[in-house]
Amino acid sequence: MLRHDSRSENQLRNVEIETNVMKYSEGSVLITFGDTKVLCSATVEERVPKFIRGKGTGWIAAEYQMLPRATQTRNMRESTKGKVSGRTMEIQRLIGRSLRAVIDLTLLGERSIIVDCDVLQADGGTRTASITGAFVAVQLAIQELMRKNIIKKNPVKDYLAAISVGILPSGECVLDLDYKEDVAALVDMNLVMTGSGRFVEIQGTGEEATFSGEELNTLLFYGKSGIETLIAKQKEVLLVSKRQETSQEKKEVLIATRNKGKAKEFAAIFAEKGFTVKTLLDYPDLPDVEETGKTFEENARLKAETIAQIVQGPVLADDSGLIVDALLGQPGIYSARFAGPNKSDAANNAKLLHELTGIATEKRTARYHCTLVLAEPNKESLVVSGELEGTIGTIPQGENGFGYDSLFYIPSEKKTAAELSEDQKNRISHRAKAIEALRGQWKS
Ligand SMILES: O=c1nc[nH]c2c1ncn2[C@H]1C[C@H](O)[C@@H](COP(=O)(O)OP(=O)(O)OP(=O)(O)O)O1
Ligand SMILES: [Mg+2]
Repeated sequence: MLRHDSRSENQLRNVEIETNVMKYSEGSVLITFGDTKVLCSATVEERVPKFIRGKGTGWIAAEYQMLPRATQTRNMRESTKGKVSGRTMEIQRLIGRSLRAVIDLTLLGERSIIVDCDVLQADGGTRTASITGAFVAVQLAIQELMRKNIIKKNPVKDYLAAISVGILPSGECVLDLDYKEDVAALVDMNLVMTGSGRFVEIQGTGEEATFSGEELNTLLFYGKSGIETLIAKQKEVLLVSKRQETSQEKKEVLIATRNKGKAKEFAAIFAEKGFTVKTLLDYPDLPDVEETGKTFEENARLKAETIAQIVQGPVLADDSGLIVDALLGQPGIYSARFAGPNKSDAANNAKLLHELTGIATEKRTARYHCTLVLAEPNKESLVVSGELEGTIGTIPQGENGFGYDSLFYIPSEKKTAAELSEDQKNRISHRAKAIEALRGQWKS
């Protein structure tokens, strides 16, 4: 076994970031890396240190401290000793410097954010955990300032996280050393990096040992991948905490779609019911969910349940498509990817016309299908669907709508879906019918 806790060489410890854990701080975070636990609290003060006063720019500083029993034996508090150690001083300056690298101090205005990083339990990597947690605490404090309209523009230029890497006595390069590994390590390195993959600081030392350029590259590579994971985690928790605040204030539904046409229809239909609609287009940090299901329901479930689990709130997803009888139900769940993975309405329509070449009008019957899944964490999902009957035309007609609308002729309206006004389509569409079915079941 390579590592005493059976991690692989490039595996982080279990990382948790709990937000808003303190009542009075503008932003607070409890960050955990295995047995290392750091409490980070960000305070906003309407003043700046003397040396920048009157310049209109802000300041960010950090303090770092270990609780007496953060370690195996009790360490006297530095306040009792009456002296801040060199190590503490160095670490708190590193934290402050790192945060200032990604925050535009002029946009902060003449105010300070002070981050207190208190190590509750130390099992290696406390300074890097402090930086990773402090960044989230500062972001939360800034979100608060923006919500209160105290600052207009977000001063956060990039994400920021830190991690340790090192070389074990076995010669193996590893990511995220715990204390046991750290004391034995031949080489010990702390990396601070941004979301765009740039370095803020590299602290690397051979402990009575040396390391090669090749080993350095491996360490940087492991560190970079660890930091990417940490930043994805930061994005996730920040998004959840932001959504919890906004959804408390407003009636808002999150729809797990990136399709602009759908988004517009949902917004119009839900507006009548007093809801605002947000989609994945509003949250670019949320992942793309692969549609690996074999039915509309499976795909809609995948989209809704994956995103609901991440945002820890209710999420609606739509999986829809065109079912053409002469094509034995195709394109069906593959409607968006009918002409290939690069999703283009024009290419899909061209392919549909091509496949139907020579098929007589009365044999060109089709229907739009929509399955909606409403998912909430730890609840059974609601599943509803709706359909709209039509036939496939031979030339595109109409400018409205999206997808296959200009080829989808609706006999009852004597128009294609693209010739209907937005309102008309939203009254009769498969999507509208599904939403109507949902309404009866959805208590909110
Ligand atoms: O009212 C409609 N009018 C025209 N075309 C429509 C409609 N409703 C679905 N369709 C077509 C478009 C797309 O080719 C496929 C949906 O595929 P589907 O995977 O559900 O959506 P998508 O990938 O575009 O967005 P997302 O998965 O992010 O919701 O069916
Ligand atoms: Mg899709």
